[in-house]
Amino acid sequence: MKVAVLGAAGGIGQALALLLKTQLPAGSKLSLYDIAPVTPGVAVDLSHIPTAVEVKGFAGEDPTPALEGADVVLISAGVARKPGMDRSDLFNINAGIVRNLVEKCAVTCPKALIGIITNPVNTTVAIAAEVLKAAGVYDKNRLFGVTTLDVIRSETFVAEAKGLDVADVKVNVIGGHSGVTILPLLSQVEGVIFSDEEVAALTTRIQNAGTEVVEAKAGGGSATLSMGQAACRFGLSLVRGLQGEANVVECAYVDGGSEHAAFFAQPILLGKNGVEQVLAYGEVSEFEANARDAMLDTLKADIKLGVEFVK
Ligand SMILES: NC(=O)c1ccc[n+]([C@@H]2O[C@H](COP(=O)([O-])OP(=O)(O)OC[C@H]3O[C@@H](n4cnc5c(N)ncnc54)[C@H](O)[C@@H]3O)[C@@H](O)[C@H]2O)c1
Ligand SMILES: O=C(O)C[C@H](O)C(=O)O
Repeated sequence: MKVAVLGAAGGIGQALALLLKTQLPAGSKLSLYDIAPVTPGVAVDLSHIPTAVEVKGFAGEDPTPALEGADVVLISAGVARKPGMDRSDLFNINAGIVRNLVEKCAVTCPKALIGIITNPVNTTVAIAAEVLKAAGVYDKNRLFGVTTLDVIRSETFVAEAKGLDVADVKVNVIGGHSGVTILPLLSQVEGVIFSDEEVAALTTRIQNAGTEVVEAKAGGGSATLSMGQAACRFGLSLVRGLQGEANVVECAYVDGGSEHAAFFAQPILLGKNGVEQVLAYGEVSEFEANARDAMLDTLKADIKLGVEFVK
């Protein structure tokens, strides 16, 4: 199994690469690419960790050598937010970066599963889909917006609020990955009862958690370590699905035939071809149904921006 990380010298990329080096199955290959000249050095550094995962690093303008034979490509290349910015403010720079990288994936590893981390995810995934369609290699089951950070935040905050072991807390997060489009389904958390006030406060905290980190880092970037962990969890789940493991389920932002929008985050069953099945997200409370319906104009506008960028 070969996993490529594009943007591998960045805050997320280095954390993710470290976690993958230590957690990918024995015999895997880890391929690191970034425009930053330090990238081969990041790979040399990681290669001294005693695991049976081979690491190679590539820098420069062309990601092709890193993509050859890749089964999974995780893309975190691009710029991150500073205080006062919205994720959509990253569009002008990141849209072109994602387009160019996915164009290379379309040529070099058209069957790879591609996970997009680069913001604004609601839009960059739509860009990636249009690029793959234009190249004639689009398979909706192989493209994912990585929303796992919203899931791990929700699980952490719920466990903290209710004094639970976080290993026992599971939360589905639906919609997209920005502001009101992030909707944790707190009504479904087993064995927990929330007051209306708790639901409102926790939902707002989860929706603003990215901003919480951006402000705490005070101009030094956005979430990198928690995102590295989230992307590692998602990447390993993609690998487990590809290897034929049963019952691998994650929430992700996919083109899954949702009645709500062309791309929608919800639980998916992963398998040997990527998305095996898009799962129903189940019953929601009145609060959640209203929040879901209220997000749709924003989500659809984010998606339209991505489609129009490529067309
Ligand atoms: N999906 C999520 O939940 C989530 C969470 C956190 C951050 N993000 C996003 O991830 C992205 C990266 O964040 P970060 O903190 O790692 O940023 P960073 O600035 O630390 O790293 C970005 C890396 O991308 C590289 N890069 C830039 N252009 C490139 C190109 N054309 N090809 C290859 N590499 C290129 C840079 O050299 C840099 O090393 C941002 O857009 C951020 O908003 C998403
Ligand atoms: O908030 C950001 O800009 C980064 C990321 O999307 C996050 O949720 O932490």
